[in-house]
Amino acid sequence: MEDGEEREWGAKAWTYLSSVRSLSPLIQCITNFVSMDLTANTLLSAGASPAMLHSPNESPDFTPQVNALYINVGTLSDNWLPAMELAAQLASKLNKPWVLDPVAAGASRFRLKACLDLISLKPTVIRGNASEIIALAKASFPSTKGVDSSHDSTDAVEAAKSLANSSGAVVAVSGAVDFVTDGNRIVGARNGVSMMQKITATGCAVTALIAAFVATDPSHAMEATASALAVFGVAGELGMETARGPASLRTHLIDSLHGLDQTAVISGVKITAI
Ligand SMILES: Nc1ncnc2c1ncn2[C@@H]1O[C@H](COP(=O)(O)OP(=O)(O)OP(=O)(O)O)[C@@H](O)[C@H]1O
Ligand SMILES: Cc1ncsc1CCO
Ligand SMILES: [Mg+2]
Repeated sequence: MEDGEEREWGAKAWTYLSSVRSLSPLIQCITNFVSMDLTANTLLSAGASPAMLHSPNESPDFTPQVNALYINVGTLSDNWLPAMELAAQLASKLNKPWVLDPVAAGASRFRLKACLDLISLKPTVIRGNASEIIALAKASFPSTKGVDSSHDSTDAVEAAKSLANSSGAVVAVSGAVDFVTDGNRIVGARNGVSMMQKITATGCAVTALIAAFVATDPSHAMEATASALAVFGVAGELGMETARGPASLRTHLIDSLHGLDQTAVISGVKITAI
Protein backbone atom coordinates (compact mmCIF):
# COMPACT_ATOMS: atom_id res chain seq x y z
CA MET A 1 0.00 0.00 0.00
CA GLU A 2 2.73 2.43 1.04
CA ASP A 3 4.69 1.58 -2.12
CA GLY A 4 1.65 2.38 -4.29
CA GLU A 5 1.17 5.68 -2.45
CA GLU A 6 4.85 6.58 -2.89
CA ARG A 7 4.73 5.81 -6.61
CA GLU A 8 1.60 7.92 -7.02
CA TRP A 9 3.39 10.81 -5.34
CA GLY A 10 6.46 10.11 -7.46
CA ALA A 11 4.36 10.44 -10.62
CA LYS A 12 2.85 13.67 -9.28
CA ALA A 13 6.29 15.06 -8.45
CA TRP A 14 7.51 14.21 -11.95
CA THR A 15 4.51 16.03 -13.44
CA TYR A 16 5.39 19.13 -11.40
CA LEU A 17 9.08 19.04 -12.35
CA SER A 18 8.12 18.56 -16.02
CA SER A 19 5.77 21.55 -15.81
CA VAL A 20 8.50 23.71 -14.29
CA ARG A 21 10.80 22.66 -17.14
CA SER A 22 8.24 23.36 -19.85
CA LEU A 23 6.65 26.53 -18.43
CA SER A 24 9.83 28.01 -16.92
CA PRO A 25 7.92 30.12 -14.37
CA LEU A 26 9.34 33.56 -13.58
CA ILE A 27 10.08 33.77 -9.85
CA GLN A 28 10.74 37.13 -8.17
CA CYS A 29 13.13 36.45 -5.28
CA ILE A 30 13.59 38.95 -2.46
CA THR A 31 16.11 36.90 -0.54
CA ASN A 32 19.16 37.13 1.69
CA PHE A 33 22.68 37.88 0.49
CA VAL A 34 24.00 34.45 1.57
CA SER A 35 21.44 32.52 -0.46
CA MET A 36 21.14 34.53 -3.67
CA ASP A 37 23.59 32.47 -5.71
CA LEU A 38 22.41 29.00 -4.61
CA THR A 39 18.77 30.05 -4.92
CA ALA A 40 19.14 31.39 -8.46
CA ASN A 41 21.15 28.33 -9.53
CA THR A 42 18.65 25.93 -7.96
CA LEU A 43 15.78 27.58 -9.82
CA LEU A 44 17.70 27.58 -13.10
CA SER A 45 18.74 23.95 -12.80
CA ALA A 46 15.12 22.97 -12.15
CA GLY A 47 14.02 24.86 -15.27
CA ALA A 48 12.54 27.98 -13.65
CA SER A 49 13.56 31.58 -14.27
CA PRO A 50 14.83 33.47 -11.20
CA ALA A 51 14.94 37.27 -10.90
CA MET A 52 16.45 38.84 -7.78
CA LEU A 53 14.62 42.18 -7.99
CA HIS A 54 13.88 43.76 -4.65
CA SER A 55 13.54 47.53 -4.97
CA PRO A 56 10.12 48.92 -3.98
CA ASN A 57 10.57 51.23 -6.96
CA GLU A 58 10.48 48.21 -9.29
CA SER A 59 7.91 45.89 -7.71
CA PRO A 60 4.85 47.83 -8.95
CA ASP A 61 6.11 47.23 -12.52
CA PHE A 62 7.68 43.82 -12.05
CA THR A 63 5.55 41.81 -9.58
CA PRO A 64 2.52 41.87 -11.95
CA GLN A 65 4.69 40.03 -14.53
CA VAL A 66 5.89 37.17 -12.31
CA ASN A 67 4.42 33.71 -11.82
CA ALA A 68 5.32 33.60 -8.12
CA LEU A 69 7.06 35.69 -5.49
CA TYR A 70 9.56 34.35 -2.96
CA ILE A 71 10.39 36.34 0.20
CA ASN A 72 13.18 35.32 2.59
CA VAL A 73 14.08 37.41 5.66
CA GLY A 74 17.54 35.88 6.18
CA THR A 75 19.57 39.11 6.14
CA LEU A 76 16.71 41.41 7.03
CA SER A 77 17.38 45.13 7.38
CA ASP A 78 15.12 48.10 8.11
CA ASN A 79 14.81 49.28 4.53
CA TRP A 80 14.21 45.84 3.00
CA LEU A 81 11.15 45.09 5.11
CA PRO A 82 8.88 47.70 3.43
CA ALA A 83 10.06 46.35 0.06
CA MET A 84 9.05 42.84 1.09
CA GLU A 85 5.69 44.04 2.37
CA LEU A 86 4.97 45.97 -0.81
CA ALA A 87 5.78 42.99 -3.04
CA ALA A 88 3.71 40.65 -0.85
CA GLN A 89 0.76 43.05 -0.95
CA LEU A 90 1.00 43.26 -4.74
CA ALA A 91 1.18 39.47 -5.09
CA SER A 92 -1.81 38.96 -2.81
CA LYS A 93 -3.84 41.62 -4.64
CA LEU A 94 -2.97 40.08 -8.02
CA ASN A 95 -3.77 36.55 -6.79
CA LYS A 96 -0.24 35.36 -7.46
CA PRO A 97 1.23 32.69 -5.19
CA TRP A 98 3.86 33.91 -2.77
CA VAL A 99 6.07 31.88 -0.47
CA LEU A 100 7.77 32.94 2.77
CA ASP A 101 11.02 31.62 4.29
CA PRO A 102 11.06 32.92 7.90
CA VAL A 103 14.80 32.50 8.52
CA ALA A 104 15.68 32.69 12.24
CA ALA A 105 12.13 33.87 13.04
CA GLY A 106 12.67 33.62 16.80
CA ALA A 107 16.12 35.22 16.94
CA SER A 108 15.02 38.82 17.59
CA ARG A 109 11.84 40.76 18.32
CA PHE A 110 12.29 42.74 15.07
CA ARG A 111 12.50 39.57 12.98
CA LEU A 112 9.61 37.84 14.74
CA LYS A 113 7.34 40.85 14.26
CA ALA A 114 8.46 41.20 10.63
CA CYS A 115 7.59 37.55 9.94
CA LEU A 116 4.22 37.82 11.67
CA ASP A 117 3.41 41.01 9.73
CA LEU A 118 4.37 39.29 6.46
CA ILE A 119 2.22 36.30 7.40
CA SER A 120 -0.76 38.67 7.81
CA LEU A 121 -0.28 39.41 4.07
CA LYS A 122 -1.39 35.85 3.32
CA PRO A 123 1.50 33.80 1.95
CA THR A 124 0.47 30.72 -0.02
CA VAL A 125 3.22 28.65 1.63
CA ILE A 126 5.53 29.13 4.64
CA ARG A 127 8.63 26.84 4.74
CA GLY A 128 10.98 26.87 7.69
CA ASN A 129 13.08 24.61 9.81
CA ALA A 130 11.57 23.20 13.01
CA SER A 131 12.79 25.96 15.34
CA GLU A 132 11.45 28.66 13.01
CA ILE A 133 8.00 27.09 12.71
CA ILE A 134 7.78 26.60 16.49
CA ALA A 135 8.80 30.25 17.07
CA LEU A 136 6.09 31.48 14.68
CA ALA A 137 3.37 29.23 16.07
CA LYS A 138 4.13 30.40 19.62
CA ALA A 139 4.97 33.96 18.49
CA SER A 140 7.75 33.76 21.07
CA PHE A 141 11.18 35.35 21.47
CA PRO A 142 13.88 34.16 22.13
CA SER A 143 13.30 30.72 20.72
CA THR A 144 16.02 29.91 18.19
CA LYS A 145 19.80 29.69 18.30
CA GLY A 146 20.16 31.50 14.97
CA VAL A 147 19.50 30.30 11.45
CA ASP A 148 20.05 26.58 12.21
CA SER A 149 17.38 24.45 13.83
CA SER A 150 17.80 23.17 17.37
CA HIS A 151 14.72 20.94 17.04
CA ASP A 152 13.86 17.87 14.94
CA SER A 153 11.15 18.36 12.33
CA THR A 154 8.92 15.85 14.18
CA ASP A 155 8.91 18.27 17.17
CA ALA A 156 7.27 20.92 14.99
CA VAL A 157 4.35 19.01 13.45
CA GLU A 158 1.74 20.38 15.87
CA ALA A 159 3.21 23.89 15.55
CA ALA A 160 3.00 23.57 11.75
CA LYS A 161 -0.68 22.55 11.92
CA SER A 162 -1.48 25.40 14.26
CA LEU A 163 0.38 27.95 12.07
CA ALA A 164 -1.40 26.62 8.96
CA ASN A 165 -4.77 27.02 10.69
CA SER A 166 -4.07 30.52 12.00
CA SER A 167 -2.50 31.83 8.76
CA GLY A 168 -4.39 29.97 6.04
CA ALA A 169 -1.02 29.05 4.46
CA VAL A 170 0.33 25.62 3.63
CA VAL A 171 3.16 25.13 6.16
CA ALA A 172 6.27 23.01 5.53
CA VAL A 173 8.89 22.03 8.12
CA SER A 174 12.19 20.75 6.74
CA GLY A 175 14.45 18.20 8.38
CA ALA A 176 15.21 14.49 8.19
CA VAL A 177 11.53 14.20 7.31
CA ASP A 178 9.99 17.21 5.58
CA PHE A 179 6.41 17.67 6.81
CA VAL A 180 3.78 19.59 4.84
CA THR A 181 0.35 20.50 6.18
CA ASP A 182 -2.66 22.60 5.27
CA GLY A 183 -3.83 22.41 8.89
CA ASN A 184 -5.89 19.35 8.18
CA ARG A 185 -3.88 16.85 6.12
CA ILE A 186 -0.19 16.10 6.80
CA VAL A 187 2.29 14.44 4.45
CA GLY A 188 5.91 13.56 5.09
CA ALA A 189 8.75 13.47 2.53
CA ARG A 190 11.65 11.24 3.56
CA ASN A 191 14.21 12.32 1.00
CA GLY A 192 17.51 14.15 1.30
CA VAL A 193 20.78 13.54 3.13
CA SER A 194 21.92 15.06 6.41
CA MET A 195 24.98 16.63 4.70
CA MET A 196 22.54 19.12 3.12
CA GLN A 197 22.43 20.89 6.50
CA LYS A 198 26.16 21.59 6.13
CA ILE A 199 25.64 23.69 3.00
CA THR A 200 24.40 27.16 3.81
CA ALA A 201 21.08 28.15 2.25
CA THR A 202 19.85 24.76 1.06
CA GLY A 203 16.69 25.57 3.04
CA CYS A 204 16.43 28.96 1.31
CA ALA A 205 16.95 27.28 -2.08
CA VAL A 206 14.29 24.63 -1.54
CA THR A 207 11.79 27.33 -0.50
CA ALA A 208 12.43 29.03 -3.85
CA LEU A 209 11.91 25.68 -5.58
CA ILE A 210 8.57 25.39 -3.75
CA ALA A 211 7.61 28.78 -5.24
CA ALA A 212 8.43 27.47 -8.73
CA PHE A 213 6.40 24.27 -8.26
CA VAL A 214 3.44 26.19 -6.76
CA ALA A 215 3.62 28.67 -9.66
CA THR A 216 2.67 25.83 -12.03
CA ASP A 217 -0.41 24.81 -10.00
CA PRO A 218 -1.39 27.46 -7.43
CA SER A 219 -4.63 25.73 -6.45
CA HIS A 220 -2.77 22.62 -5.19
CA ALA A 221 -0.12 24.29 -3.06
CA MET A 222 0.21 21.38 -0.65
CA GLU A 223 0.92 18.81 -3.38
CA ALA A 224 3.33 21.17 -5.16
CA THR A 225 5.17 21.92 -1.90
CA ALA A 226 5.64 18.27 -0.93
CA SER A 227 6.78 17.48 -4.47
CA ALA A 228 9.39 20.27 -4.51
CA LEU A 229 10.82 19.15 -1.16
CA ALA A 230 11.01 15.52 -2.27
CA VAL A 231 12.56 16.35 -5.66
CA PHE A 232 15.22 18.52 -4.01
CA GLY A 233 15.89 15.65 -1.58
CA VAL A 234 16.25 13.13 -4.41
CA ALA A 235 18.75 15.49 -6.09
CA GLY A 236 20.65 15.60 -2.79
CA GLU A 237 20.69 11.80 -2.53
CA LEU A 238 22.00 11.41 -6.07
CA GLY A 239 24.51 14.21 -5.58
CA MET A 240 25.81 12.56 -2.41
CA GLU A 241 26.76 9.44 -4.40
CA THR A 242 29.70 11.33 -5.92
CA ALA A 243 30.24 14.20 -3.43
CA ARG A 244 33.21 14.29 -1.05
CA GLY A 245 31.80 16.85 1.39
CA PRO A 246 29.50 19.88 1.58
CA ALA A 247 31.29 21.92 -1.09
CA SER A 248 31.17 19.23 -3.75
CA LEU A 249 27.64 18.21 -2.68
CA ARG A 250 26.52 21.75 -3.47
CA THR A 251 27.79 21.32 -7.02
CA HIS A 252 26.57 17.74 -7.45
CA LEU A 253 23.14 18.58 -6.05
CA ILE A 254 22.65 21.29 -8.69
CA ASP A 255 23.90 18.92 -11.42
CA SER A 256 21.56 16.15 -10.21
CA LEU A 257 18.55 18.45 -10.06
CA HIS A 258 19.25 19.52 -13.63
CA GLY A 259 19.63 15.92 -14.82
CA LEU A 260 16.73 14.24 -12.98
CA ASP A 261 14.75 11.91 -15.20
CA GLN A 262 11.36 10.28 -14.82
CA THR A 263 12.71 6.99 -13.44
CA ALA A 264 14.83 8.69 -10.80
CA VAL A 265 11.92 10.83 -9.63
CA ILE A 266 9.25 8.12 -9.64
CA SER A 267 11.43 5.55 -7.91
CA GLY A 268 13.16 8.07 -5.60
CA VAL A 269 10.34 10.17 -4.17
CA LYS A 270 9.32 8.99 -0.70
CA ILE A 271 6.18 10.91 0.23
CA THR A 272 3.43 9.37 2.38
CA ALA A 273 0.46 10.64 4.33
CA ILE A 274 1.09 10.88 8.09
N1 LIG B 1 18.72 15.08 8.66
C1 LIG B 1 18.40 15.31 7.38
N2 LIG B 1 18.33 14.28 6.51
C2 LIG B 1 17.99 14.49 5.22
N3 LIG B 1 17.75 15.70 4.69
C3 LIG B 1 17.80 16.77 5.50
C4 LIG B 1 18.13 16.64 6.88
N4 LIG B 1 18.10 17.87 7.44
C5 LIG B 1 17.79 18.73 6.46
N5 LIG B 1 17.60 18.08 5.30
C6 LIG B 1 17.25 18.69 4.01
O1 LIG B 1 18.09 19.82 3.83
C7 LIG B 1 17.38 20.90 3.21
C8 LIG B 1 17.50 22.15 4.08
O2 LIG B 1 16.74 21.94 5.26
P1 LIG B 1 17.11 22.63 6.64
O3 LIG B 1 16.10 22.16 7.64
O4 LIG B 1 18.54 22.44 6.96
O5 LIG B 1 16.80 24.16 6.26
P2 LIG B 1 17.25 25.49 6.94
O6 LIG B 1 17.66 25.26 8.36
O7 LIG B 1 16.21 26.49 6.69
O8 LIG B 1 18.54 25.84 6.04
P3 LIG B 1 19.18 27.25 5.63
O9 LIG B 1 18.71 28.25 6.63
O10 LIG B 1 20.67 27.03 5.65
O11 LIG B 1 18.71 27.61 4.28
C9 LIG B 1 15.95 20.41 3.02
O12 LIG B 1 15.82 19.97 1.70
C10 LIG B 1 15.83 19.23 3.99
O13 LIG B 1 14.94 18.26 3.55
C1 LIG C 1 23.89 31.98 7.51
C2 LIG C 1 22.77 32.92 7.25
N1 LIG C 1 22.60 34.04 8.00
C3 LIG C 1 21.55 34.76 7.64
S1 LIG C 1 20.69 34.08 6.34
C4 LIG C 1 21.79 32.79 6.25
C5 LIG C 1 21.66 31.70 5.23
C6 LIG C 1 21.01 30.47 5.77
O1 LIG C 1 19.72 30.67 6.22
MG1 LIG D 1 16.38 28.48 6.77
